[in-house]
Amino acid sequence: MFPANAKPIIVFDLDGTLVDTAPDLLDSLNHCLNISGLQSADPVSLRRFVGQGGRTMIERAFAAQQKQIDDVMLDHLVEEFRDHYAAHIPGQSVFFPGLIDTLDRLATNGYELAVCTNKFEALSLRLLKAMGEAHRFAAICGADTFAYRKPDPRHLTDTIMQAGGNPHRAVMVGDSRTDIDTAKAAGIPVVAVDFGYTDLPVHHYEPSRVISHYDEFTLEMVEELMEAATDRV
Ligand SMILES: O=C(O)COP(=O)(O)O
Ligand SMILES: [Mg+2]
Repeated sequence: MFPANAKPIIVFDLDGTLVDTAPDLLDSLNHCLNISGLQSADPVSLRRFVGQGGRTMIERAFAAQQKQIDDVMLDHLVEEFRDHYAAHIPGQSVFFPGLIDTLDRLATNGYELAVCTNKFEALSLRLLKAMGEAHRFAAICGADTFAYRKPDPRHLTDTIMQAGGNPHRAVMVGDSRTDIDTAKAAGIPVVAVDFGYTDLPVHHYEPSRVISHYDEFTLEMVEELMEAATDRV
């Protein structure tokens, strides 16, 4: 079912893992809140809203102000969010420190790279293209790429398949409970970054490893995680 001779693959989450998108997410969220007559959200509360895509982010922001939102209004605000976000790409977004060197190191050593994000696919592609790095990834799969999204493990396993990889030779990298739950449900080791967007510190969700900088994402660590996973199969 999976290519036996596939390259090992590292699958990255996007918001809060590859790219520090928080200021731009907050701007677009606040655009939606302000046109709805609500107060702006702040950077701290944003961390609790992000992780399950734009739609959930808007719902959570409304709930935080004890405001109801019906499906028609929500559909409309999701469109507003997408348009506003797309129009400002790449905004203030930057890659996290050390990431590009790490991606270079992984690619040079024969690893395939992919993105599995709950951001909309078109926005993810557009952002990574605007930042000049989309070509590095064999697959970029968003919240609307398949009929399911993280924490459904099929979002991750289908991303790996689309990239020509094998879930038995894969590691996930993420910043939130959603990523950790997804990888665990798929039986794939998960490295959590502690500089992303999460309600509780990531160690709370028991990832395989926690790193605080991409310099800690060593080939030795990846090989160890893959070997431990293979032993379990
Ligand atoms: O935009 C979100 O809510 C989450 O996006 P992520 O899956 O890339 O972290
Ligand atoms: Mg994230």
